[in-house]
Amino acid sequence: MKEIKHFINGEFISSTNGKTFPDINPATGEVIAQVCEGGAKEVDLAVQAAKQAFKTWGKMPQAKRSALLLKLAEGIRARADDFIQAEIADTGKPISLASHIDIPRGSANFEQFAEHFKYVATECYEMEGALNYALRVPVGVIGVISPWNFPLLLMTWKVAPALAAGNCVVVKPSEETPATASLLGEVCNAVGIPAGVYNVVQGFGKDSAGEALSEHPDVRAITFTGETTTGKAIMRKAADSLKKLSFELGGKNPNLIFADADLEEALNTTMRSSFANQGQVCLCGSRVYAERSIFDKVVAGLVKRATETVKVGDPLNPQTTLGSLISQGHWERVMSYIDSAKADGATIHCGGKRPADLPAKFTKGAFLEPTVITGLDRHCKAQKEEIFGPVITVTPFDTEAEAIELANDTQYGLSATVWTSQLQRAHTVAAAMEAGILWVNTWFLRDLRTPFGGMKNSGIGREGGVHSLEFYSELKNVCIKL
Ligand SMILES: NC(=O)C1=CN([C@@H]2O[C@H](COP(=O)(O)OP(=O)(O)OC[C@H]3O[C@@H](n4cnc5c(N)ncnc54)[C@H](O)[C@@H]3O)[C@@H](O)[C@H]2O)C=CC1
Ligand SMILES: O=C(O)/C=C/C=C(\O)C(=O)O
Repeated sequence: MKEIKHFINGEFISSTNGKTFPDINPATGEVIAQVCEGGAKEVDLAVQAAKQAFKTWGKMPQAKRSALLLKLAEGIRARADDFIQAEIADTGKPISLASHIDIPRGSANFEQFAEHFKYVATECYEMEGALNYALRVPVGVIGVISPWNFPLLLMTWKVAPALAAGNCVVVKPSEETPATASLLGEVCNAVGIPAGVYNVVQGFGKDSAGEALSEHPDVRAITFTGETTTGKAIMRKAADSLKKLSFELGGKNPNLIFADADLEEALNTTMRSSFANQGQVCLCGSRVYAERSIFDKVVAGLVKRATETVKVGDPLNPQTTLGSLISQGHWERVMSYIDSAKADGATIHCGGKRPADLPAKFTKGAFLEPTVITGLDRHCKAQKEEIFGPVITVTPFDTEAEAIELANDTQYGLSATVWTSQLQRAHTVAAAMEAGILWVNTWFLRDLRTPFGGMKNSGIGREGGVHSLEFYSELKNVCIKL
């Protein structure tokens, strides 16, 4: 059986205690690899390797560092098929998504930050008798704790700017999706990234590698994407060594559809914003609000598309649009929200169950039909908590003010989508949303230079473009008396 090891100081190594855990393909239930389970010891080895590598990587001229990272982007592209297959086997996501979003974004992240950081200036102030200028320096060793929903995409979204800014990293990928972080180690070696610049420790979170990384005194910053409660746990562990923190956490994002919107366009995109990646996207618009005059049309349009156009099944079939959820355990968690909605008197218009007609190979897979729910008030569990599955609630509203009020009635503040053809309304409603990322008449349209992150319980800080540079570097002001 294949073994997935840690990648430390340019070498693939096992855990000193020999412990491993199984890597399961959630679409078939098969064990596809054994993963080395790291802890404090492996984290310390990786941090020491990163500290050593930082002495030269951190001082390398930006142009040289960027050139190496562009090679890394090319290296991902050259092995795109290996990355795609590994991501699908770990997550159960459809090949259409892995090959168009996940893996291309892995290389795009390196290209973006390698290029962008070459052109960012620092400030300079002349005063009477003195000159001030700022120098930008890397932070040091960065801990990257990443989730399972877009394993390579979200990990490289952090690793790329961290390395481009001159830091060295220790990555703790999700225990559900260890493969592509490990593959990236192979590519680093192949393209000549110096040993110790990129390190990976496999393992779990609490009482394991994730916690050890969060509290390691030589790790200067932690960047994390995942659940809000995990963010709080990391923050507590990071407090003693006063680490910089960047958190992108959960969401319960509103999707407002006004009667003046282009309904066809709104419905087609709402299918993506509801069910892309099996609804396991922190940006999914899981709370749909439709103006009352079009409410029935919106529900009928979504149900029609969910039952007639979504193809649930084999992740490797290019026609498949909905693959497996990340695990059987997560399937049960998502189902518990559907059960709670039923108990709260909801109408389940479609979905809410495992598809009946899956090929034998997938009968143990964590598949769930796209699910459309109505009839819940704002206080119900399924309307308040992040479900992170192919499940949406649809609720009517009467006025713009009510739509804004409902949209903002949440502990989260990650993203929001507004569908309207009125320019003024688009601006007014976007400005009123308590969210870090706003889309008007679109969804998940990404420009990697823009600020990305959430308000309220959806995160701390922003990454993307120059905002990533702010997090992954320190500024030193030099004042020279003339
Ligand atoms: N982008 C997002 O907003 C995401 C949100 N989620 C939410 O989180 C739920 C659970 O998914 P998980 O992957 O289990 O998320 P999680 O937040 O538990 O795990 C994310 C990462 O944090 C690590 N981790 C967990 N506990 C830790 C601790 N105490 N200290 C340090 N590291 C720790 C995990 O090993 C993993 O690498 C999902 O159902 C969803 O609601 C999950 C993935 C992404
Ligand atoms: O486009 C990105 O950078 C991120 C996309 C998705 C997430 O952040 C997420 O689902 O966590």
